[in-house]
Amino acid sequence: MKFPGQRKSKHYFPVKNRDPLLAQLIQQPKPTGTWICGIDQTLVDIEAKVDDALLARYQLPKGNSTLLEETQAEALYTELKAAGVISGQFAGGTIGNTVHNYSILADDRSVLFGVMSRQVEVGSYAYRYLCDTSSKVDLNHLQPVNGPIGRCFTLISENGERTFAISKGVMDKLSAEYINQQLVQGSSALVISAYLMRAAEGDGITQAAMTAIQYAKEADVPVVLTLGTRFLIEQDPQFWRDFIRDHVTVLAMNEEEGLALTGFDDPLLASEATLEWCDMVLTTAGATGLYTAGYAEESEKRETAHLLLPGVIPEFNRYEFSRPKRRRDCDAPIKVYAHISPYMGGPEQILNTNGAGDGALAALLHDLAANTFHKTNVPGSIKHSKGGLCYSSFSQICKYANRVAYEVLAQNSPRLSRGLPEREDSLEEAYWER
Ligand SMILES: Nc1ncnc2c1ncn2[C@@H]1O[C@H](COP(=O)(O)OP(=O)(O)OP(=O)(O)O)[C@@H](O)[C@H]1O
Ligand SMILES: Nc1nc2c(ncn2[C@@H]2O[C@H](CO)[C@@H](O)[C@H]2O)c(=O)[nH]1
Repeated sequence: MKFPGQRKSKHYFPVKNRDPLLAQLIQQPKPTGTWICGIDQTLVDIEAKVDDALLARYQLPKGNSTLLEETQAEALYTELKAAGVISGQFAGGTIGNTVHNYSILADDRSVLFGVMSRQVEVGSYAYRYLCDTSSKVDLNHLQPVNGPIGRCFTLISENGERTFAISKGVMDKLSAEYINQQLVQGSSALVISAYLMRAAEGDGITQAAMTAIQYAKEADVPVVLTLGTRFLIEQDPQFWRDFIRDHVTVLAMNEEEGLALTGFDDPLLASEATLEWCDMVLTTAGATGLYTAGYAEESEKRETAHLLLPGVIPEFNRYEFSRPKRRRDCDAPIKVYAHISPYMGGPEQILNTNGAGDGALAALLHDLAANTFHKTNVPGSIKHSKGGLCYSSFSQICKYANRVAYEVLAQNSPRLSRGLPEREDSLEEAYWER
């Protein structure tokens, strides 16, 4: 504990720094702000340990995210409450988690579009949501609605696998007028999830997402899509392939979603297949770690200093030190892949993996935004003379995403409560010194 009186007097008088009079002589350019935008269904996660019999009774396929009727949702809540198995209630939603984690990592602004109950009572789910969201997430553009936000029963099985059951409340009532065109068009990325496309007839969130995508495309802002759950993709893989080809710059998925989308269960082959439709992909593969894949310019490719890895594409990581670029910006595009095994082998104990993928995506978004920040503030840098989607190489993005996923797993909640340490012995010093 530090006491105010114990500070040395010199701490109160560093008045020569940024002297208001001297500042007029030395005009420093003010760094321009950077932000990302996300759209989500406003949801609170209600986490509970359950057995398979409960999942069967409520007809909840393991691993899926199923929409519940209101009566079923109430029955489930009452049952979980009576059994005393609710272990926590946190703000959730796959994009809500991602933009929150981005803001924590970047210590910078993100903008969330979604709905919020017009009247928020202390202790309500809406209140919980607002309390658990980083103050760097700009919530000023949420649409006020009459009714409760959504609840996401996050049911954890014995083996740690999570199954979601959604009581949607008014979470899908977002209307397109609440998407701020200027904010989307000035952002470093627009991040959306596949869940936004499954709203019922008459609910506006799908149209709101399509409007935001349109704004982003007009301004050449990268559109980042995360697939959510394999069940959604399995229903109509061709719809999703077309959707990605028409709208998406960067795709995030896990290996099961990759299989549903491409037909390949090998994450490397699934990643390669998606590059026919988008510019970059982040494929997480649970205990096997994660992959990044995308394009680089043939003449700018950089060979790895790491061991060349075996796989269905032999020595696939050869050029992982290259920086990702959009395919259309390459004269001679080559496909580049990188992989990393779980940071430190993963935490000693994983209670559940909820949100690890969202964490990894937040790290990738941070790198995307760092690129726009650097390009805007240091336009003369040779880094930007030939364009580029991200600030770092495929390999560095893998490391960063992996480290963030570890942090989410270690703290047992989908939202980071603090940023990463500035330095850590287990990472190369060079990375932090750059
Ligand atoms: N069992 C594990 N051991 C070690 N690391 C793991 C384990 N499970 C996940 N991870 C780490 O977390 C990352 C993301 O995990 P996973 O592939 O399960 O994401 P996901 O299915 O998209 O998760 P979610 O949808 O809940 O956000 C992995 O790439 C890996 O780095
Ligand atoms: N937006 C949205 N998020 C979901 C849905 N189902 C599960 N999730 C979220 O997915 C997160 C983990 O990736 C959890 O925190 C859940 O809140 C859904 O239907 N829509």
